[in-house]
Amino acid sequence: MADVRSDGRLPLTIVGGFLGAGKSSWLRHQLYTRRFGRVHVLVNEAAELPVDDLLLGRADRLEVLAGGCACCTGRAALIAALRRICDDATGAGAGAIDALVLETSGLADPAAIAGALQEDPVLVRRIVLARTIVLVDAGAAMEQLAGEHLARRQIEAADEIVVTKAAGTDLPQRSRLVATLRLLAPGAAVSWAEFGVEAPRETDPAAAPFDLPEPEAAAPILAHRLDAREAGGWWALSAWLSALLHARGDRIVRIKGVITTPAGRLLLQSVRHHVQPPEILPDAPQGAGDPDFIALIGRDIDEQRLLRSWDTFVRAL
Ligand SMILES: Nc1nc2c(ncn2[C@@H]2O[C@H](COP(=O)(O)OP(=O)(O)OP(=O)(O)O)[C@@H](O)[C@H]2O)c(=O)[nH]1
Repeated sequence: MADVRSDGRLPLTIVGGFLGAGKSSWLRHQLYTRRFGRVHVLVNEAAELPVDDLLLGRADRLEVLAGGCACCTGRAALIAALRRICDDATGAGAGAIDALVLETSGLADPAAIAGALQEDPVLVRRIVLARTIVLVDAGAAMEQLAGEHLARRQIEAADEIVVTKAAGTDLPQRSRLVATLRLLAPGAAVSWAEFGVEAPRETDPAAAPFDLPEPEAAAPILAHRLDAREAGGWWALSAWLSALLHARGDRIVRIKGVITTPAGRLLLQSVRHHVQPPEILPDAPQGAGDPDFIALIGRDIDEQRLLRSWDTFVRAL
């Protein structure tokens, strides 16, 4: 990592990767091990209501930029936040942090963010891009790299690639994935991790990369929000979500939500077709309001139909 003391600029690490690749899970472990020292973490989420900040317990400072991707619609908010952090780092908060980490939304192109920082006349003198670390889901990578321009651009921007979720992949699949990653990002270091912990995997260096045809033109991936205060608990909700994924699983890339249950607040998630086991979250800070919601991220989703289906479900409870 670039040294903040070398020229007075704060080192920034960008943590990127496609929706659900494992960015927050990886970063949570790095914060636990204090890899970045005293750090200010910025979390950018495509959905209006953030979830990732709930998962990142150990940052010295943490703030969320929600509802706009930092590489495009949320760019101005990112620049403003970084300028403010820099002002604080040389003012009242001098000496409080050693580094910045930006966890991008899964829809961000890290190179566009790096470009925006370079073009900003203030930030270019106060922040240095230390590394771009890109997370890749081993099971989903082939489909994503074949079908999504964005997934390729994310890899191309990486100085370091961390492959997650390798359980269930075989040697040929892993080897071809690494060959593809090396083709797209020849200079990047590639490693393997499970929930942030290094987990080296065997690969064959002679393997050929995947075919990378020109991805077909596709509708943009958008975030939709459902109010889940009346969702009737985890079991009813998971039945509705399973039915939705069964009917529209090809269009839904990611679901994240927070539901209050008698057992506590539950984080529910799906990545592609897979509904993950729910996770118990820490209690909401006092005054944070009722947090129950679901963020549904996908393409070609008819929002009116989705809301009608949701209403019907909620009214039938
Ligand atoms: N098996 C396995 N599952 C993982 C790993 N990392 C993340 N997951 C699971 O994958 C899902 C998505 O993980 P996140 O860390 O939220 O992924 P993300 O990239 O931050 O997601 P977005 O911010 O929505 O793009 C969760 O259900 C995690 O439990 C990993 O290393 N191994």
